[in-house]
Amino acid sequence: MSAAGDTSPVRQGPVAVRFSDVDFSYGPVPVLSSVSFHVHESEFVALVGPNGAGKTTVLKLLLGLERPRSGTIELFGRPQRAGLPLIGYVPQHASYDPAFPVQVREVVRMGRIRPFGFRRSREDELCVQEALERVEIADLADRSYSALSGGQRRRVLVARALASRPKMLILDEPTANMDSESEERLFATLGALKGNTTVLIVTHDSGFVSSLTDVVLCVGDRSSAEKGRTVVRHRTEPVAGLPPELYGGKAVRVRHDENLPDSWCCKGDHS
Ligand SMILES: Nc1ncnc2c1ncn2[C@@H]1O[C@H](COP(=O)(O)OP(=O)(O)OP(=O)(O)O)[C@@H](O)[C@H]1O
Repeated sequence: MSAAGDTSPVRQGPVAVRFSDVDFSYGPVPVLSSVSFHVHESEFVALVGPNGAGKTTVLKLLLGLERPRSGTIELFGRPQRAGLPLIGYVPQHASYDPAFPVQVREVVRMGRIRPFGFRRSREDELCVQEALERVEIADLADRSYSALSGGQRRRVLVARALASRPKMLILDEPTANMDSESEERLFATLGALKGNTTVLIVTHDSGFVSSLTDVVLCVGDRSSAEKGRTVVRHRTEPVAGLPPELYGGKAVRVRHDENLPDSWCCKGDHS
């Protein structure tokens, strides 16, 4: 991933996501202005920034849930809509009706549903089983989804996203409210995808950012001078003032000369 004009030597594969000069506002409230970045196929990218900076908004735009006021978004070299079937999405929250009994396997099967003429095939069942095993929840397959803990449900949603065998997995704060053991298991699952599947993850977890990511994309604090612009960093050069825990002590490069505040990627700062 890099911003337009970036000179970083970090380069891999074709481009999976390209934002070009994207502006977005909710009504009169501007959230993103002139956001340009791209993510290469197979990269593992963390999207960080303070609360309210616009991280979830970037994901909503990417998933076509919101439309940019101006600018363009491409997925895998195609217009956004055409690229959407290649993406698996793990939302921050998933609403469900506890009165409606649905088994874990059924939830994961939803990842195989296609817009028109869905008929369950043998391949669908193989993909569902593969996803359950990948996330290590095969033993929960026949349990009621509503009877699971929050951390277990989050893992089911990861399996649902993987069931479509996506080229790209997008996760919005997947470890929020997880205990450390569930967190570690999820990290192991995501680590196993690294290099094969493009991953874009919104996270406030600095340990996660430093352990797995190739690239960090920072969305600026709207109250700061950066105001909604992205700052793209690659692990190529040291930057004075950047907290080492943010990038695992490895060198990074910041495009716009900002020193990022420590709070941008701290686990405890997400209220
Ligand atoms: N549906 C909406 N209508 C109006 N304003 C919204 C809406 N959704 C988000 N916002 C505002 O847009 C800004 C960006 O929100 P967004 O959820 O993208 O931030 P975020 O970086 O994901 O925050 P967090 O880390 O708290 O999840 C915030 O100021 C938020 O209040």
